[in-house]
Amino acid sequence: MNPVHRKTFPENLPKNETKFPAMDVFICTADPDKEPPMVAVNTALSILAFDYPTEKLSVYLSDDGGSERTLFAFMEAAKFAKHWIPYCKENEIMDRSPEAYFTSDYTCFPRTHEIKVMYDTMKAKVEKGDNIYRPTHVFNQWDANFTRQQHPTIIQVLLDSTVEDVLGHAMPNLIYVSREKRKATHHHFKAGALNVLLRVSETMTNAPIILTVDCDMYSNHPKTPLKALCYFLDPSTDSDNIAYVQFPQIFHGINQDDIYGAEFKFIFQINMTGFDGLLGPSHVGTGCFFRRRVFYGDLSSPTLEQTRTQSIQSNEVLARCHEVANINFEAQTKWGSELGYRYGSMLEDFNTGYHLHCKGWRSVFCLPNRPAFLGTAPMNLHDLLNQTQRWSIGLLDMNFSGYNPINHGLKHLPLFQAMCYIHYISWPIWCIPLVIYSFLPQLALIHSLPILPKVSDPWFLLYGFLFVGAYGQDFLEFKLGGGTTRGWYNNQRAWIIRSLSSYTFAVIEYTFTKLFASSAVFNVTSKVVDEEASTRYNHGMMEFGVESLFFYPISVAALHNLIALISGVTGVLKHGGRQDLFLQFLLVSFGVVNSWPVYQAMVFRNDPGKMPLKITLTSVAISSMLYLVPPFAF
Ligand SMILES: O=c1ccn([C@@H]2O[C@H](COP(=O)(O)OP(=O)(O)O[C@H]3O[C@H](CO)[C@@H](O)[C@H](O)[C@H]3O)[C@@H](O)[C@H]2O)c(=O)[nH]1
Ligand SMILES: [Mn+2]
Repeated sequence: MNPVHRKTFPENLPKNETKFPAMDVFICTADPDKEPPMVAVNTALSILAFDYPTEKLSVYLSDDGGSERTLFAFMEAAKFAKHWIPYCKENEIMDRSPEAYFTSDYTCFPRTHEIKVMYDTMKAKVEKGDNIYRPTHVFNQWDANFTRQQHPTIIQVLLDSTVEDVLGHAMPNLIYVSREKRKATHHHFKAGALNVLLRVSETMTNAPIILTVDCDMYSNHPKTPLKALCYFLDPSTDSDNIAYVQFPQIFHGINQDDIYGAEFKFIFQINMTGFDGLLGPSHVGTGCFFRRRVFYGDLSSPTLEQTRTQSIQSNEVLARCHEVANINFEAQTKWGSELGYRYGSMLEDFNTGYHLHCKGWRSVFCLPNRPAFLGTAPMNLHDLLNQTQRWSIGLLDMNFSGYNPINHGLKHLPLFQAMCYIHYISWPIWCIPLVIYSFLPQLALIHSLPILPKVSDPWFLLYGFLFVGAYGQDFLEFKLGGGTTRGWYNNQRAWIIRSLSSYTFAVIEYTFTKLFASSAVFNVTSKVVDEEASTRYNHGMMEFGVESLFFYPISVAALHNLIALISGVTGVLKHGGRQDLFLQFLLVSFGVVNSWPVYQAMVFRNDPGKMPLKITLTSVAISSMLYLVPPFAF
């Protein structure tokens, strides 16, 4: 009801840059295969080259993959940064991720060619991942007992203020951290990684402002930190209780009209402006500037001053860092419950933002015209469904926690803000009505049984109003948010697809994990681009290809709707039109139109992305069985 659109004026910030607060940046990576080290390197470089006083900037990389390839890549990146940072600043480059820059229409400056050769050489060296380049004194930490799930802490300072770039300016800090892992101890996924970084950075640089980004979310605008400062330093508003400034997740490489609705325009952009008229936007994990002190207790906790007397390379500092990155450090502490990122939900970002709002903090949404950060979205259907299944499990975790937005939220939040959170945690539960609407009216139509009101019935008006109202509002908001009509159509279809598959499986998996006390896994989304699949994606084709469990309910529902439509039409031809079946016809036709890419993938396609034969045959069998369900089963 009160969407807020903000604008910043960084030119009004104090001219004296030495007055700016220090900034610690946290980059998370977790798997060198799904998140190629060069992706993280580009993100780090784009951030190291921020238009921000370098002596105040520190970049921490958390490597949950515990990968020597990633460390090696970052050692190379540290060397390249000495050329890249001054090059960007001197020439006022906007794309400070070298990969993004060199694949764009870049202008040539005196050193451009030289820098490009340097970048390409580094990239080739990193991607080759050859052992010969590795200095043994660092890499002997990867001994025979080292595995991703079980290894000691590794902390490596790759750049500090004693290092100079090629023009003689001080470099920002760059620190590699791979926290200790033990198989028997829960490491709390990304939340655990961020909490380790909070403590390591507190020991080393203790900057009052923290930026968190995922490894694929590179900076697309060098002045973004200044925009965030506009809110934190604004003397004209009550800026002291701003916990975080959230920038939207925006993606590069999404195909025309976004066939999977992977942009999540409502979550990341449209709804955020609505949230901003209340207490502020939810937290979406990346592209977010925090005040450090929000992680250390309540609103009244004192501002942590940055005290940096010792070199971050000193033995004392490093020893303390190892101590706080130790797996047992958090035992019997409030980390994860009252301190740092909150544990207990796979959706640590949303959950943590929610807790901060409940504590009385506010947040701000910043949507500049040129996206501040750009990342990768899942580019095939299986990955997308996997991702949204994980999110849904995270929401269910919140639903069934003692901090549920209904009982806890309504007490601690303004009514509308609580309602927004309730709206989100209900996401996975949408699978129940959606499954019913995809199967039941169809089943009834097969037997010419009316179960929805007929056109002359006053209830018909209610159904019509709800359908047109909900879809109409959705459409209007999507268009006003800058979306296309096709994009909106794909978005609503993606919602149905998710409801039938990832939400449904999330509810099932969540129930199982609770019944059998097992724990869910965090399936990291792949950031690798498969050339062939990406050509199909760019042509707007839906990618099936793999025998994913997710595809069964989708293809069964598609066939079931088609069979219902055909048998309904046959019935009309035989016995004449029936007014009381009109709504069912409408619904089923809508289902069939939405299922078009599924039929295509089953019948008309012959590329590797087509529906696997096993799934097609099984779905034909299941939908034929549904067709044969006798009417008295109702
Ligand atoms: O044990 C883990 C698992 C993941 N990650 C990192 O978490 C980030 C997000 O993982 P990704 O696979 O990209 O998940 P997405 O679903 O794309 O991410 C969204 O959803 C996540 C919550 O599920 C949030 O953490 C993210 O910020 C948000 O972008 C990545 O940088 C990973 O490296 C870790 O550091 N440790
Ligand atoms: Mn991601």
